Amino acid sequence: MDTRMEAEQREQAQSPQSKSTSSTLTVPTVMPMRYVRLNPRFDRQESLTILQSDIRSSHPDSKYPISVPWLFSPEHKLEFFAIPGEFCLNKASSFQSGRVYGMDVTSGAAVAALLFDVFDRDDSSGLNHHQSPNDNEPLRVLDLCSAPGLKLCMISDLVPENSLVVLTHQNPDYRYAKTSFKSIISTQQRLDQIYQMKNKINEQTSEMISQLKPEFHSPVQIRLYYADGTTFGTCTQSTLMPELVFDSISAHEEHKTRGKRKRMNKSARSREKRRLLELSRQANNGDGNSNNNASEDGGEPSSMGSEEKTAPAEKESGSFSLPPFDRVLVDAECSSDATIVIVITGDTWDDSNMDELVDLQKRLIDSGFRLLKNGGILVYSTCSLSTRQNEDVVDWLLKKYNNAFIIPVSFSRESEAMSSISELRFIQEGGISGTVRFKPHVDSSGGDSVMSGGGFFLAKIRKRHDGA
Ligand SMILES: C[S@@+](CC[C@H](N)C(=O)[O-])C[C@H]1O[C@@H](n2cnc3c(N)ncnc32)[C@H](O)[C@@H]1O
Repeated sequence: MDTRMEAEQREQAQSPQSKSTSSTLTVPTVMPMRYVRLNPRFDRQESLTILQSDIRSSHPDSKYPISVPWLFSPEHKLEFFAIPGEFCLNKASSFQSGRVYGMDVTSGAAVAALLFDVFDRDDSSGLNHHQSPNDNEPLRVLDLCSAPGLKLCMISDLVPENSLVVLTHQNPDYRYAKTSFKSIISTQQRLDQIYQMKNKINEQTSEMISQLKPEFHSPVQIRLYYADGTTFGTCTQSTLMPELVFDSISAHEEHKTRGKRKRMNKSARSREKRRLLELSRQANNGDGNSNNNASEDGGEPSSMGSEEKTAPAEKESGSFSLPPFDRVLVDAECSSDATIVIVITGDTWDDSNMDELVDLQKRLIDSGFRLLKNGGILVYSTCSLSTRQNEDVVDWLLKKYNNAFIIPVSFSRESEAMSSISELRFIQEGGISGTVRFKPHVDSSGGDSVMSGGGFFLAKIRKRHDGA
C-alpha cells in the first residue's frame, strides 16, 4: 500500500468524522504509532540526536524515539524507531535532510525478510535450509509492484554495493513523475522528489537535490520499467513490450554530461531517450540478458551491469525475457483492509466478493516466482488480513510448484525475550506455519489509546534447486 493510502487510512482511523460508519459501528479514537528508519548513509548517532531534538521541540518530555527491538539488525544497518503518532515528521529537520524516512514497521519487516536471514526461524526438518547469502555479494532484486516506492527505497539502501534493483510499476503517477526524477541520481533523492511532487513543492527540492554531493549517490543500479507485473519478462502477442523508463547509470551519465544545468533541455532529453532505447534494445536482443531460463542456477554472479556482460539467451524472436532474480518482492495490490477494519470493527474483512483481486494476486505471485532463480527468495506481502488474499494465494503457489517452499520467519523472538505483551499481540503467525500476520493492536495501558503498526501479512518463499 502506498504511503498516501497508509496516511489516509490512519487519518481516517483518527478522524472524529469516522467515528461512525453507515453500519453504525463506533470507531474508537486511536493514536496510531508511527515509525521511522534511519538512512544508513548518515551517521547514526548524529541522526538520532537530531531526531530526538526535533521531537523534543514539540514534545518536551517525550521518551521517543524508541528503538523497535524486533526489527533490529545492526550488522545489516537495519533499525526502526517509534515516534509519537501526532509528531509532524515532514516538518522535522531530520526528515527534511533525508536522515530519517517515515515507514511502517510492517513494510520494514517485508524488506528485512526479503534481504536477510536473521529473522528466519530454525527449521528442524532441514527442508527449508538455505545457504546464507554472502553479505557483500551483489544481488539482483526485483520489486514487482513497486509504486510508490517505499520498500524499493529501503531495498536500495540495504542491498550490497553493485546490486541491480529492477522495479515495475503500472501506476500513471510514475509517468507524471518520471521526467523529473530521471534527472536525479540516487534512489533516495529521486523518491524524495516523487513524494515532494505529490505534495506540490517540487521546484525548490529539485534544486536542492541536484546540488547534493556525490557521496549521497546510490552505489546500486536501479532500472524502472513501465510494465504489467503479471507478464513482466515475457513479451508475446498479447503482452506489450515493457518500457524502460529509467536507468540510474544512464541518468548518472546524463547528469555528468549536463554539468551544472539542472533542467534537461531538448537535446538532453533526446540523448536520454536514445540511451534508454539502446538499453531496451540490448535487453530485447539478448545481448543484455542471459540465463533467461529460470530453471538454471542463476549463473553469473549478480552485479551492476551484469546484464551487459553475459551471453545471449535462448528466446523466441520478439520476446522479452530477463535473467532470473536472487530476490523478488511481490507486495501485491490488495483490499488494504488491514488497519481500518481491525480498528473500526475489530473484525476481519468480508472477502467473499474479491475474485478479480485474488486472481490478480495469484498472477502477480506466479509471475514473481517465474522470474526467481533457483535457490532465490520471494516475499509475498499485502496490507490485508483476509485469508483469501494471503494464505490462500500462497497455498495456491505452493500447490502449483513443487519447488516452492516456505521459509519460516519470526519477528517475535526478541519480543518474547522482553515479554512485551503488546508486541506479541501485534506479531502473530499466519494460517500457514512460518508466515507472519501483523494484527493492529490498540494499547491503552499508558492512558491514551495507541495503535501498533499497521495490519500486514508476509510469506517468505524459496525456490528450491531440486524441484520440477
Ligand atoms: C501495495 S502497493 C505497493 C507498494 C509499494 N511496494 C511500496 O512499498 O511503496 C501495490 C501496487 O501495485 C500496483 N499494481 C497493481 N497491479 C499491478 C500490476 N499488474 N503490475 C504492477 N503493479 C501493479 C498498484 O498500482 C500499487 O501501486
